[in-house]
Amino acid sequence: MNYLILVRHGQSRWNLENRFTGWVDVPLSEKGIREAMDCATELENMEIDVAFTSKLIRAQETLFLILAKQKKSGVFLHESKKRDEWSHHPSRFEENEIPVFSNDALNERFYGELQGQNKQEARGKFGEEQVFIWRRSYDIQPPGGESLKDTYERTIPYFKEAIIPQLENEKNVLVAAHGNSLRSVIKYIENISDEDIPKLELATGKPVYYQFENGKFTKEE
Ligand SMILES: O=C(O)[C@@H](CO)OP(=O)(O)O
Repeated sequence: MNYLILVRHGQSRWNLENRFTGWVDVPLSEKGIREAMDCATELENMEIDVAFTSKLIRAQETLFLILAKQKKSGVFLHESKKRDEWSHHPSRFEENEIPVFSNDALNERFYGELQGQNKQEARGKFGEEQVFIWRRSYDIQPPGGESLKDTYERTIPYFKEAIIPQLENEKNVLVAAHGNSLRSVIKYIENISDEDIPKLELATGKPVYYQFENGKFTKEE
């Protein structure tokens, strides 16, 4: 039996400022660094074999803080053959190294015109209900951005193609990503309905664990 661990990045500077972030590449805040380090302490004794992350620095910083606590280095394996040839020979891993795959399929949802706007100011401008619909409905897109369904439709094919095979190979897998890409993954794993998904919130830097056995996920509290 092996594990899938999902971690939303620690608080980012724009989480702190309560701004819609989406694909804007802001780093962790000081509190976010602490949250990632606390998460690293919680995961210290977990044997992680392979990690996945997005193309955004807040998720990558969180991942590398977790690995650092285990005295491990993550080695990026690049999807493009050319870059892979130039950057690394995957057959040569040292004992303290694990492979890391970074893919924009795991990025935060694209928040379109809302990116950079303060969430409270947006509520004042567009109304509480409209902002909630943009943030948490399943299939309604914010202006110029992705709905959760759009995010799901790019995240889940990657989850099935790249992450599940690692689990089937009995690897312990860590995914350090974002609120909405991980809500998509949890919706898929737990078969959460479109009606119930608005209620699912993920805290920053708090791991969610699943056991994986015979193709089935069991959540560990
Ligand atoms: O701003 C964002 O990119 C996300 C996550 O921080 O916000 P929300 O939780 O409102 O979807």
